[in-house]
Amino acid sequence: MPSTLFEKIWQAHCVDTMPSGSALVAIDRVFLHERTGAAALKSMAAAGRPVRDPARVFAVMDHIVDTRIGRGDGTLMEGGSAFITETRAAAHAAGITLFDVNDPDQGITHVISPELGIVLPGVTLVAPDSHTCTQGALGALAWGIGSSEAEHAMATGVLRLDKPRTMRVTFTGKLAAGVTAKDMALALIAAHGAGGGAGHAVEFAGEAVEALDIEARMTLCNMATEFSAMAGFIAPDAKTFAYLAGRRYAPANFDDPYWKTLRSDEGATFDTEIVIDAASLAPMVSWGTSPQHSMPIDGAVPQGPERAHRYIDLAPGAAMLGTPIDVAFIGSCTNARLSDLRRAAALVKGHRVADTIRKAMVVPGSSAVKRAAEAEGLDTIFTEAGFEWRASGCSLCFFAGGERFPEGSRTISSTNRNFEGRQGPGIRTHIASPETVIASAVAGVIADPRELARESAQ
Ligand SMILES: CC(C)[C@H](C(=O)O)[C@@H](O)C(=O)O
Ligand code: SF4
Repeated sequence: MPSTLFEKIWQAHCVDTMPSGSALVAIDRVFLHERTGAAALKSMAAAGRPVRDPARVFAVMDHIVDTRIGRGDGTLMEGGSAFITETRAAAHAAGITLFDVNDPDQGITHVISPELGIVLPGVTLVAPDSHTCTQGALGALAWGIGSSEAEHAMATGVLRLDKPRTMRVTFTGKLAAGVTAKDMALALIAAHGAGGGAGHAVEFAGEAVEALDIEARMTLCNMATEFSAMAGFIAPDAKTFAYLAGRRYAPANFDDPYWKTLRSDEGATFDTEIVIDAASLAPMVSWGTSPQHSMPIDGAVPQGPERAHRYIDLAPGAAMLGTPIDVAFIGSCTNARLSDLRRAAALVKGHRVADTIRKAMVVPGSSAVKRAAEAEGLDTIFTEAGFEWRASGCSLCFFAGGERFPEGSRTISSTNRNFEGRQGPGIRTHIASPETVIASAVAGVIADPRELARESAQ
């Protein structure tokens, strides 16, 4: 019987099925970060439970680290240093691999795991972090868990899990110029709701998905959790194998026929199917306080919940274009990889951030991305345009990064969440692609990246 990619990975990892229907699933890799990792490691140590196989467990400092260049263990967030020092001590005691604050391999969990070849096609990988689904872009089953589940996985090598339903989201056709993987994700969530993927393992497929490079596939899978999916993933193909070749933890070659079996068979059926015409998509921007409050950038704000309109201070029917912004941020596990920075730099070259912008910053997704960007001179392009160039970390993606702006400030942000207070008390967040962040930073108001690209081309 034809089976889906999900079913193949599940079957290969299912150790036992319990009478309740729950399964015990073998876990190949666990990734921790300082915000939630220390708690799991400390609790295991207190209970006298060792990490079963330390070679499969990795930790990194990303959430709270200071992203100003020349950092140490100090943090912009008050009291943040303890997360760093405790994670360090616990990681050393447990014998796991730690990428510390100033390690050359440091970076945001979901950026460095693919970069180092830790996540691989067909593996199961968990982390106490909801955006672990990003890593499904390599053809893995990767999902976010709670801290106590992380302890369970580290102590036993398995997790108990209810089998999710399967969904395929097919993007047909080709994206128009200026429309990106971020826009695909926001369009899906706007159309089907922030709860649309609940209870499902979601495979992204179709011509427009196959056309994405691996980093853009990560952007799409990153947002699966904003769709409430357990996981999002894409069948590995020649691009995936080429991306992973030569990475430190990856196997020497992907010629083994096994790798080629990691795709949904012709005729495999899914519990739910969604089809979206990629060619019809425009650059998207969020107008409200949930990723489902997203709209084509050149449209009018739709009618939504009263509270969202009040928080964001935009009335139904208002034009999104031209809305003044205070802060522009390019960063996060969604959109701060080298390809994101290259596209952003190409667009900003020869322009300057508007005088009315209080702060504009670019925070590379990893220290390796930072070095590679600097080798190409992207940092100079950004700083000449008026952006601050930072060290890697989560930074302004969420408030614990410690950046502070006055209440009511409006940000245009290449991140994935626009909840009330996500970037600080009273901050109004608009999520969009890096291209849209650049166009808006240059204009000082929310602006269409296609216009800036046209102007630059003239
Ligand atoms: C702090 C962490 C647990 C959290 C998550 O789970 O995703 C953070 O990364 C986020 O993006 O909100
Ligand atoms: S960059 Fe943002 S979304 Fe990603 S792990 Fe860090 S806080 Fe979470």
